[in-house]
Formats: sequence, structure tokens, C-alpha cells
Amino acid sequence: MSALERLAATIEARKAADPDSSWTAKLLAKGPEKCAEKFGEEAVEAIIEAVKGDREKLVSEAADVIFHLLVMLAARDVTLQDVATELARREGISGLAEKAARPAPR
Ligand SMILES: N=c1c2ncn([C@@H]3O[C@H](COP(=O)(O)OP(=O)(O)OP(=O)(O)O)[C@@H](O)[C@H]3O)c2ncn1[C@@H]1O[C@H](COP(=O)(O)O)[C@@H](O)[C@H]1O
Repeated sequence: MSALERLAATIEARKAADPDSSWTAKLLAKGPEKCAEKFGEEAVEAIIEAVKGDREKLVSEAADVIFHLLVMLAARDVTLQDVATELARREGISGLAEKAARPAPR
């Protein structure tokens, strides 16, 4: 099992945990909207570090983003496997070709 899969399993298990015992359980107890808001905050923090160019801080903020992304997904019962399946479906499809094949905007 990868670190990402272990983290996703821990987050899933926190759905049943006491909010006083865990940050993840506390965030999940606040509902999907709050989880989404927190993800947005963490994404902005990562953007700031990416613009500044501090590699170490960017790695740390990126870890926060991935953790909070998984919490946001769990809050809506979307699994890491669901996302992996979608990524696998896209494998080999060029982003440029996919974009060109989209219907023209009306
Ligand atoms: N990867 C993480 C992880 N990354 C970040 N965080 C927490 O996310 C919280 C938010 O970070 P911030 O720096 O934004 O905190 P803050 O600004 O004080 O938050 P607010 O002001 O918004 O309240 C902090 O409490 C961090 O410790 C994490 N908490 C947990 N995990 C993983 O989840 C597992 C389960 O954790 P618990 O649910 O706490 O048992 C852990 O063993 C880790 O593997």
C-alpha cells in the first residue's frame, strides 16, 4: 500500500472517530462545505509558495493540499480509487487533443 493509500484509509476510518481525538474527524464533522473551504485555503497557501519559489515550503504546502483534498473527497464519499480510475481512463489521451475535441462554445 502506498503512503497515499494509507492516508486515504486513515481519513476514511476517521469518519467514525471522536472529533475531539482527531483533526480529520473534527474537520469531517464540520461538513463537506467546511472541508472544501479548508482545501481552498491550503491550495492558496501552496500557490503562494509556488510563486515565491521556496522548494521546501512548497513541498510542505503540497502535502497539506493533498491531505485536505482527500478529506474533501471523503466528505462527499469520493474515494482515492475513484480518482485513480478517472486518471487511468485519461491515460494516453493528450490534453491538447482532448481540448480540441470539445464541442465549440455556443
Ligand atoms: N497529513 C496530515 C495533515 N496535514 C495537515 N494536517 C493538519 O491540518 C491542520 C490545518 O493546518 P493549518 O496549518 O492550516 O492549521 P491552522 O491554520 O491552525 O488551522 P485553522 O486556523 O484553519 O483552524 C493542522 O492541524 C495540521 O496538523 C494534518 N493532519 C493529519 N494528517 C494525517 O492524517 C492522520 C490522522 O490525523 P488525525 O486525524 O489528527 O488523527 C495523521 O496521522 C497524518 O497522517
